[in-house]
Amino acid sequence: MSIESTVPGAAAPAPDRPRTAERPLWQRRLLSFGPPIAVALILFFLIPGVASSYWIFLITGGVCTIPVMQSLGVITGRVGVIALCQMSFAMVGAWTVGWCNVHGVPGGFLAWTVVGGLAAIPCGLLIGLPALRLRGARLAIATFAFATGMDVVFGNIQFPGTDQFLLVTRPAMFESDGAFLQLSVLVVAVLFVLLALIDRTRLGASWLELRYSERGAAAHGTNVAVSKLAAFGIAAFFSAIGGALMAGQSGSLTTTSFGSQVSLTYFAIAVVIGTRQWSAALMAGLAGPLMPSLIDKLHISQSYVTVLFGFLAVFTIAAGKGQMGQSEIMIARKQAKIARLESEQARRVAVVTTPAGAAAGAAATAGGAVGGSASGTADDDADTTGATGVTGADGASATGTADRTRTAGATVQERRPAAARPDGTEPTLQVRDLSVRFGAVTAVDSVSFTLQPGAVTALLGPNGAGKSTLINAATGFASCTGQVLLNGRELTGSPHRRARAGLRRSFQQLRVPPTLTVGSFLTTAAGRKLSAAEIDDHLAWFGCPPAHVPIGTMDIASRRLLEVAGLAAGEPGVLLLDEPAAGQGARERELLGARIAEIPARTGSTVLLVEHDMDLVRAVCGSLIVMDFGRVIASGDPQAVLSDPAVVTAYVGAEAAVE
Ligand SMILES: Nc1ncnc2c1ncn2[C@@H]1O[C@H](COP(=O)(O)OP(=O)(O)OP(=O)(O)O)[C@@H](O)[C@H]1O
Repeated sequence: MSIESTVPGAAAPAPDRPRTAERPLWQRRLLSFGPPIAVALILFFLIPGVASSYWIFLITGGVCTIPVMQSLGVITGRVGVIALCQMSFAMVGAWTVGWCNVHGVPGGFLAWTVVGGLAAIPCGLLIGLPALRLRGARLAIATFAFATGMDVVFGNIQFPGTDQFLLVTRPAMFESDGAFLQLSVLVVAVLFVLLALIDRTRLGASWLELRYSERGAAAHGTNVAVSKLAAFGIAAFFSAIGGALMAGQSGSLTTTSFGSQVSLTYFAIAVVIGTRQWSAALMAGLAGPLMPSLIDKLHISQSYVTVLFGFLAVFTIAAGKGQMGQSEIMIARKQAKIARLESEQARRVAVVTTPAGAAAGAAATAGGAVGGSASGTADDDADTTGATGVTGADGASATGTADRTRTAGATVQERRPAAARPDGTEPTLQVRDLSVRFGAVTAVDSVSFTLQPGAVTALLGPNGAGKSTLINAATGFASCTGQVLLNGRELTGSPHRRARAGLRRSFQQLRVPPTLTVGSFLTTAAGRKLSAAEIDDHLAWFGCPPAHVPIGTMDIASRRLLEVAGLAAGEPGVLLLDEPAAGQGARERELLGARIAEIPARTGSTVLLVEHDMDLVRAVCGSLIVMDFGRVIASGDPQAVLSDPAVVTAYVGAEAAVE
């Protein structure tokens, strides 16, 4: 008896990938650079020439606030972290400029502004440290506590020069209010360019990935701690530049302009208007000082602005829109929903015909009941840190029957034709005596195997067999005992280190941030510099849309392809793919299977594929490893393994357990 599946349309032609209408490059450039340049020109030439001194003063205040909004655009808009202390950094910048002014530090106002920005970076890193451990409301409280602490500290330090009635000296060419507005516009324009350049780097892309999935980013080799700290440092720099400009505008300041309540109001404005896009940062910046003045003109108390934006921010967050629309909680909810839909669809796809095959299908369905979760409780967002201390609700089912036949130390023999890597080596992964425990549950029980170098091997097993947990443990996402060796060298430490060493993985749940473009995701996931030609080549190979297309416009099936394309583009030594075709239709599965089969030959990577679809497995994999109840029960040639009584029993047993 062997396990067979009847996925319809296996021989159907590959589907056409959806592509968005393409504009010529010059049109795209004009559309993205034209409007900000036009606004900058209006602010630079028109306003100083035609506006009254009152309006020039108000608009300059708005322009000086833009860097604070850009700072929120970095920390909240990009990384997705709530930060309620951005005006404290602005205060550091303003006070530094005041101090430099009083002490006659050489270089003048612009040099002092840069010094102010740099001085705020350590403060940003300081508040960033707790952010590595805290999330959501706790982090918000920590940042607000920092802001109120800074209120107290700076409340006791008068603005430098106040005693001597010494105002901050503006540069000679920009002494008048109109000219200072022009200087502020220039500085802010430079900051916009700087931010656009950062956005194009791996760091910028990693921020968007962090916001969507920290685990996904780590699996691509991003050092989550460094990336987050960099965001806090750079955000503090931007805010402080804003504060420095405010010092130049007013000449002398008080702490009330930078208090924690102002931080709170600006955060609310940022949530409502947004700050990640240049236009939103501009509008939010101008709204900060302009709205209170306009409301004042209507003889309404200015404090109502805070109340108004506070209410709007709450509604915006509740509606899942605006700056926090993709906050951690929202994303977690969306991911859970996608996972549910995908696992339901996967079960529908895994229809089987033969008695044993039917058992396999039933087992796949039953896994949810037996294992407690259809898509695996060791799922990607489950907190697997300190995994050994966690007790699964379903522990009894896993441990009670874990005495099945065990094939430890199995070495998969079958080879598929594959290309050697450029250096002539064929990378391999050795797992030795690996165990993972969740309290009383032994999810992975002394598993040992060696992957066939330069080939695609399937990792099979009913739901709850321990496949995802094994991958989590090997890639550093779950605590384990035993050894994992890549090319003979033991891998230890955090996920990003293992990823950089050449062990890459995908997750059952899709981890492709919709806010990135196709090209920036490919580069981020690859974890190495790719030339434009390489990017195009990889995208064409997987039938993905062109590099400039935003991922948010693509369907889920295309995103799945892109995810694997990105990992393959990294040419890792070993690639672990955890159900990459989950939730896809037959034609998409066939296309993905064909591409996965080509990976070893094109990139020299060794691939381990977790998959329930037997047609896909047969088409793609030269050898199999089958797990059940945390143990390897069979491995080797597909035909022999699928006919193995232990394998058949594993699936039939699962069916019996359901009945
Ligand atoms: N964080 C956790 N806490 C407690 N038990 C867990 C945890 N993660 C996984 N388990 C348990 O470990 C066992 C193995 O789960 P795992 O998700 O690795 O199986 P799987 O073979 O990947 O299943 P699927 O095919 O559904 O993805 C199951 O019994 C599961 O309930």
